[in-house]
Amino acid sequence: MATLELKNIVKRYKGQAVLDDVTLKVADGETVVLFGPSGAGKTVLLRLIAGVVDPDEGAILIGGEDVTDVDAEYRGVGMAFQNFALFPHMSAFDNIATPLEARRQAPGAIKAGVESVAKLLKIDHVLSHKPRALSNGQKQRTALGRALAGSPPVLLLDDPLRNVDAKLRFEMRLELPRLLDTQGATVVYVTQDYKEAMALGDRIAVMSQGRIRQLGTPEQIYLEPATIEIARLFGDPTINLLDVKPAKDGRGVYVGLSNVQVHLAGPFEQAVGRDCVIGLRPEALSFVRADAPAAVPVTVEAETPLNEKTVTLVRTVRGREILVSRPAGTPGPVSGNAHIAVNPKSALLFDRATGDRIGANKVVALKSGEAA
Ligand SMILES: Nc1ncnc2c1ncn2[C@@H]1O[C@H](COP(=O)(O)OP(=O)(O)OP(=O)(O)O)[C@@H](O)[C@H]1O
Repeated sequence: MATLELKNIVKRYKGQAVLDDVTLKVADGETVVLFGPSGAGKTVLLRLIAGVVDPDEGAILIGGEDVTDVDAEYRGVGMAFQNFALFPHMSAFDNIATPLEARRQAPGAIKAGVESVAKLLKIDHVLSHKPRALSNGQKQRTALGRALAGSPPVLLLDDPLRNVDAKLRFEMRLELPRLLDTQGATVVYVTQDYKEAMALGDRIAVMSQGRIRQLGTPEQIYLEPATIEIARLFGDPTINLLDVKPAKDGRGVYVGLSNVQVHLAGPFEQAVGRDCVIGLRPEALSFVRADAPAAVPVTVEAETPLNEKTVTLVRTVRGREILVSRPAGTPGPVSGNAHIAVNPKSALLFDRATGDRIGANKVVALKSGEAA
């Protein structure tokens, strides 16, 4: 087991910074997910930690030791990358066994080690196959198995479920955290799937354009996104975002929805009179009776099931579209006129010009991704 520390990492290609002052501390045994759009710099960061790419500036420490200039094979880092990198002439079994053989383990221990990871990854039936006879998903799981079998102190996983079909992906999302926990490894895991990020990460580092934009637990990122961009990346259906100009009366700060004054609970004083965007998660809205306090009149446009939820598209009096979700099977309006209420504690306000969340706590909105 080992801690991992990245200090002010800069990486440039052709003079262009693809990693721009990235600082991150991963605790011993912790899983940090790097999440963000394509081109954000996630893979380059992983390759830097692995030692296959050198940074232009900054330092990498593993277990407190500076390994910036240490060769990849001496860093104690195991990795599974998107492009599989399996040995083509070797069976899946032999591929997974390579780290165990390198450590000259007894044949019995190698067999037991390979079979236990293979069983978990559901590739135990194809262990005798060469990579060319494996599906992409099986190849990817073989590469993952090889990384896991070596029980390295630091494990780097680059989107290991990308080619895995939806059903297996769902199962693995549930099983992988347990497996990573039992391994005790310090894990950096790259994904573009927010559900995977939330299921697997002790913390999530949200990256874009070479920087860590927010670092926090899945709950912090979901409930207190630092920017509009991050709020949009998490959640299905996505968050409702509406232009508002908050005002204030004796009861506090409010916004107008369908000409109803909806009071918000939050540190929103500085938003008064400013051009803002209100962020309302579909599950923070509910259907209520017309005489409920601050009931917002809407017209129901359409309703659709989504996994375990029912999602309703409604339109405000001024024609703005809003998605409301509720647990599947619970009653709700099907068509016509209805009223919705906003959970005042769940409303998020963003500055429209900068996209930054108003009242954002510095712990979750650190510019360089320094652990708080
Ligand atoms: N060897 C290289 N030479 C030049 N540019 C590179 C090289 N490797 C990566 N880049 C650039 O660095 C940026 C970050 O790429 P990276 O692969 O890390 O993104 P990513 O976040 O992992 O995206 P994805 O999720 O699609 O894999 C991209 O703009 C990419 O074009």
